[in-house]
Parts: sequence; structure tokens; C-alpha cells
Amino acid sequence: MIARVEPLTTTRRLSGPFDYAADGFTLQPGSIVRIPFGHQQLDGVVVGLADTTDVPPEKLVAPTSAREDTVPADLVDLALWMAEEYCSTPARALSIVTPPPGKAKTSLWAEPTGETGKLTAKQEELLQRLPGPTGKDLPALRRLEARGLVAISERSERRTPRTNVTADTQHDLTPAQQQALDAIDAGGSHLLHGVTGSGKTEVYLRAAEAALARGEGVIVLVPEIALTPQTVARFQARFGDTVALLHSALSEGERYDEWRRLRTGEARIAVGPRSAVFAPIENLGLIVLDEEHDASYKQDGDPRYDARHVAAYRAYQSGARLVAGSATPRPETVHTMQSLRLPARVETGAPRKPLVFADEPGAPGVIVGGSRSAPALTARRPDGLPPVRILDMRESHHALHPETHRAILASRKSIVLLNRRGWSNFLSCKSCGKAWECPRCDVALVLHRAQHEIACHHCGHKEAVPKRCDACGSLAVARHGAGTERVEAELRQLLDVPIFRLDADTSGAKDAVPELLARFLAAPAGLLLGTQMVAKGHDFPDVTLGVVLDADSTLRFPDFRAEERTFALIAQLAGRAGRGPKGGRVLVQTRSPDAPSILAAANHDSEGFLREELARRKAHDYPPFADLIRVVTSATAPEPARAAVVAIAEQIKVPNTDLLGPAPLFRLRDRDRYQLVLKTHERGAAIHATGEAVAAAARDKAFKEVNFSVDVDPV
Ligand SMILES: Nc1ncnc2c1ncn2[C@@H]1O[C@H](COP(=O)(O)OP(=O)(O)OP(=O)(O)O)[C@@H](O)[C@H]1O
Ligand SMILES: [Zn+2]
Repeated sequence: MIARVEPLTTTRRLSGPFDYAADGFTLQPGSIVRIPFGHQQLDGVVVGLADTTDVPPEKLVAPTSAREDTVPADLVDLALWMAEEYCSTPARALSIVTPPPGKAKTSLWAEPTGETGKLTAKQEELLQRLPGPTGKDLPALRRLEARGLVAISERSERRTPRTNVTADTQHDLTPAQQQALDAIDAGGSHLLHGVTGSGKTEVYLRAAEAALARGEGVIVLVPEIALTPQTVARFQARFGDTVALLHSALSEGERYDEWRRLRTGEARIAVGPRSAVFAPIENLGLIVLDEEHDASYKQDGDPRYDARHVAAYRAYQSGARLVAGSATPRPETVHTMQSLRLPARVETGAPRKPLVFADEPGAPGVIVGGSRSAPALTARRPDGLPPVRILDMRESHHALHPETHRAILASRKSIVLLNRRGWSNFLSCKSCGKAWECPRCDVALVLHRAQHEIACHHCGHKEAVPKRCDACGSLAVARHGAGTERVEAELRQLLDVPIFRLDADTSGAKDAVPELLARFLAAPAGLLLGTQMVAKGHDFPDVTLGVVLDADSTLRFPDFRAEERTFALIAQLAGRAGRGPKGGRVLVQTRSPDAPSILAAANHDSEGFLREELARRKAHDYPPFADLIRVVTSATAPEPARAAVVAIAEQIKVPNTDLLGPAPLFRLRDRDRYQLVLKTHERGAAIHATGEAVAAAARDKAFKEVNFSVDVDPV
């Protein structure tokens, strides 16, 4: 018997599989073997078995060992598909689906056999506490074992990840929820397009229950575990130990045990971020993609897979149902999946009353683009969503609009979003104009006052805050813009309620984020301030005010997704306010008060936004009407990177495909970069041609120093 093995290496220069003699091993596709490879020993994954080989017998060698844990065969197929789909290599794709390192932890366990005998009082007591772990009583228990009174065996011991425990409250479904559930149960792929707080999670829970009842397994994908502790807790509360958690913050032992529990079928629901799409679940019946618009579903390293696309393939491969849920779905998803609508919030507790704020006599209403004197409209929206007011900041020189200022003072509990961390975005010299830039990347350094440093948000470079300009010696250094750190300091002057700041600077330690979210949830009064992290799916019923500062910051990125991101961020933040019986409202500060994405978000009009956005995409031939593939080359000097991308561009000849570029990108981590973008109507052919062209360039000795990265469906 011959095993075809892909050695797990990261180089692009090697193309397997390679044949090994499999006699003496019980191997199957998905077995993991240690193999001699040239002068080294490597791990490899068996991708197929054969009876014959072209390798001459004297050269044919055998693996040195095989691991007990194996990759399910369908995940081997999935990885090989992914290698092609993302212009990666089989080895890189396979290394994503292999089991985590580690092994089961075992301990000794004692049980009474039912035999009786003469016992001392101490021994009597010992028997009373069984069955249980032997612990420090092992010697005494061994003596009882010798007399046949006790049986001692080795048991594997689960290392359980720590999570928030919540009580389970099962609701009777609303008619809209029931209709959605029925459609999901009937099979196929669906987009659950429900406004924020419409009870999407309850629909996922019921769909999962139905899958379990059919004997099927479930995968639930969430953006980031730390930011979605409530969703995770609700699955655990409903389904207990049949839920396994898969994410990177687990210890090695926990990760191994959770993987193993899924592999053996002891656990049947995997919950986790994007990599949980590779959970080893047999007879998969349902994949849930919560907050499907979230950018974290895209993997940054090679292969640059998109868990949403992989989930769709895996659902197709296994015949599983697929549910992608969001209040702000991507245009792509709306275009390709059948939509189920949850048009209104579920009423929780007493019916929501219109909120009257101290600064605003009379009823608040939906006032878009209005000033403080604009007449208040209706008392509350029929869909239960909070009214949103846009505040024009074009004339303002302060971080907070006077109305925002008053509203924050009047609100017990609020959330403020500013999608920029640090104190100020950049520093410049007032006399010579020098701007402080990263020495390794072409970007400005951001001031972090608490750390007394200026830092690069791309590579992590840090230096001391300059006291004078090193170009002209001037002492006048200007600080431009405001980030979360600065706004926090300003708010502290203003407020006597606790301020919880949530951004990449405050969320470093393990468990810091869920702990901060739990403290904010429990606090009777407080203000949660932070970057987009504050706009995720949190459910804080007593938040009555949501504020977005500098709402057009995401619009200023030159990217066809700028509108989509802006709309989603504002609508999601708005969705955090007014979820309880007290209701609430939202203020959006912006210098682009007429931007369609901002107006649509202020009206909670995702249908209108999607209609216009899809029309715009169609007019400009962007996804979902065309596919994009991005190739980036980088090197420590501009010329090799440029020459390599030109060589690739020259080799790609695909009909119905435009090449945009090559064009230089900004320098990153001391590497000069060039990019080429393919815009294509022949997805398969374009991927294939790109893969070939990049592989050829990677093999070319002239480009030995060049790194290549291919991004299919960049986000
Ligand atoms: N049928 C129901 N009856 C009463 N309450 C419900 C019902 N369904 C869900 N809820 C409650 O309504 C609240 C909002 O639901 P949930 O968090 O599932 O909304 P969501 O659509 O997932 O929101 P988001 O998009 O903001 O994440 C939760 O507290 C949930 O327990
Ligand atoms: Zn840098």
C-alpha cells in the first residue's frame, strides 16, 4: 500500500504529494504521519492511498510514525479545495485543518466494585466518597483495590475553558421568528436579515436544537469570542457540555480537549471565530454565521480564506443548512442568498415609552439632518429602533457637539464610538512642517499619552514623544485630531459616572474584554467608549444613548467598501441603544451629513442602502457583479517587488478580466510593495491563471527575495 503525503511546509516552491510505503500502518486520508524528507523529518497529511507508485522500490521509504488523531476526510477535501480557491498551497491549507498539538490529560478514578469486607472507620468514609478521583488517597485506595473492593482506572480529564455562565431563558417565538425558523428547517442557505435586537440568536438556537434532534452537528461562527461573550453564553446555557469552544485564547490543553470532544462526537456544537469553520464535526447539519458582515471572517495570513465563503462550500459539501445573520448584511450576501426578514425588535419587558431627555422638552423623534430647533417627529418608530439625529460638525472645533455634550450628561448609560485609538492621529512641527512618520512604514505615528510614546499602528514601532522638532529644533509640536484616549480624558472632566474604555490599547490581557463588558453591563450608570469593538452585537438593555463621533472617518478610505463599512458601523452602534423598556436615541456627529450611507444608517434603512449600493456596484462593476483578486509583492527594495509584479501581470491572460495596476503601495515593515488587482467575470480561470503566474514567479531565482501574497475576494 502506498500513501500519498503532503509534507506540511510553508514554502511555495515544493509541490506534493509524495509517495511513501504505508505497510505496517493503518492509514487513511487524513492520517498525520512523520516522514523522512530529504535531510529532515516533517509532519505530513495523507491525502490519498494507492496500490502503485512511480518511485523505484529502493527509493521508497516509510513514515517513521503516525499520530493517533486524524483529520476527517471531508476536511482534507475542503483544504485541497481551499488551496486552489485562494491560490495557496495544499500544505498551507492542510495545516489549518490539522488537530491542535497536545494530548488528553488523564487521571486515576476509583469506583466501588460492590464487594464487601471488613473496613476501618476511615476506609468506610473513603468508600462513601466514591466514585471519584483517587487524589491523595491513592495508596489507601490501592490497598482496597488489592482486596477487590475498589476498581481504579485511568480516565481522561477535560480541561474546560472558562466562560460566563448565564441562565437560559427560552422565549416563545414571535410569528416572524417562527417563519424564519420554518424556512431554515426546510433546508438550503438563508440570510437572516433582522434589525438589531430582533431576536436572531433565538432563531439560531432553535435551528441548532432541530439539527441536534435530527442527529446532526452544528457549527456556530461568531466574529470574535472576546467581543461576543453573550452569544457564546446563550449557546452554553441552552445546550451545556455538548457545546465545544474553539478559539485562540484557549490554553493548549483546553484547545486540544475541545477539538477532541468534537472529533469523538462527545460534543456536537462548535462555537468559535472564523477558524471554527474547520471544526471536526461528523454529519454536519447546520452552519450559523452570526454578524455575517463582520470583517474578522477574513483570514489575514495565507491562505487568505473567507470563513463565509468556506462555510458556504462546507455546507454544500455536507448538505448542511446555512444561516447567515445580520442587521447590516453585505451586498454580496443579499445578492446571492434568499432573505428572511425580522423587521422589528422583539418587545422585552414593558412596552417602550418615548424617552424624554432633560435637555429636550417634548418627545424625541426621528430628526435627520435637523438642528436642535427642528420639530420633533413621531414619538417612536414602529420597528422599536431608536431615533437617530445627525449632527453637522463642519463648523465645529470641538470633539463634542453641544447637543452630544448635553445628551451624555443627561443619560445614565451610554455608548460612544470613535473608531480611532490613541490621543491624536499625528504630530507635526509648527515651524518647519515636519510630520512624525514611522521609519519602517509610510504612515504617521500616533500619540499615546499614557505610554509617553508615539507608535505605528501597522508595525508596532514606538518612540518617545518628541519634545522638539529634530529637523529645525522648534519647540512647537502640534497634535492633530482626537482618538479614544483623548476623548476619554475630556469626558472624565465632564462626567461623574465611570468610563469604560474599550480599544486595542485597553484589551491586551486575556479576559480583559469580556470582563470590561460584564462590568459595564452590571454598572447602574456608566459610559462605554471605544473603537468599533463597542458596536458589536452587545445586548445592554439599559443603554439609552448611542453616540458616533467622526462618523465619516471610514468614508475617507479610498476603497469600494467604504460606504458599506460606514453604514454597518453606524447602524450597528445605533442598534446597541434603546434595547430595553426605557427606549433610547442615537446621535451621529459627522462632517459629511449628506453622505447617503450616513443618512441611510440614521433612518435604519438597510433595504434602501442595499438597493442603492448594489446599483452603484453594478454601475462600477464591483462585487458581487465581478470578482476581485489582489496580488501583492514585497521586497526590501522597490525594484525586485516591481519586477516580480510586472512578470506576473504579463503572464495573466484571461478573457473578461481587467488588470488594474501594477501600482506601488505604501511601504510596510521596511518592505516596498506593489499590487496588481484583477477584476474578472471568469472567476475560476482567473484564480487558476493567477495561481500559475505567482507559482512561476516564486520559482524564478531572480525573485528569490520577493514575497508574494494573493488575496481572492479582498475585504
Ligand atoms: N420571542 C422572543 N420573545 C421575547 N424576547 C425575546 C424573543 N426573542 C429574543 N428575545 C430577547 O430579545 C433580546 C434581543 O435578542 P437578540 O440578542 O437575539 O437579538 P439579535 O437580533 O441577535 O440582535 P443583534 O443584531 O443586535 O445582535 C434578547 O435579550 C433576547 O433574549
Ligand atoms: Zn510602522
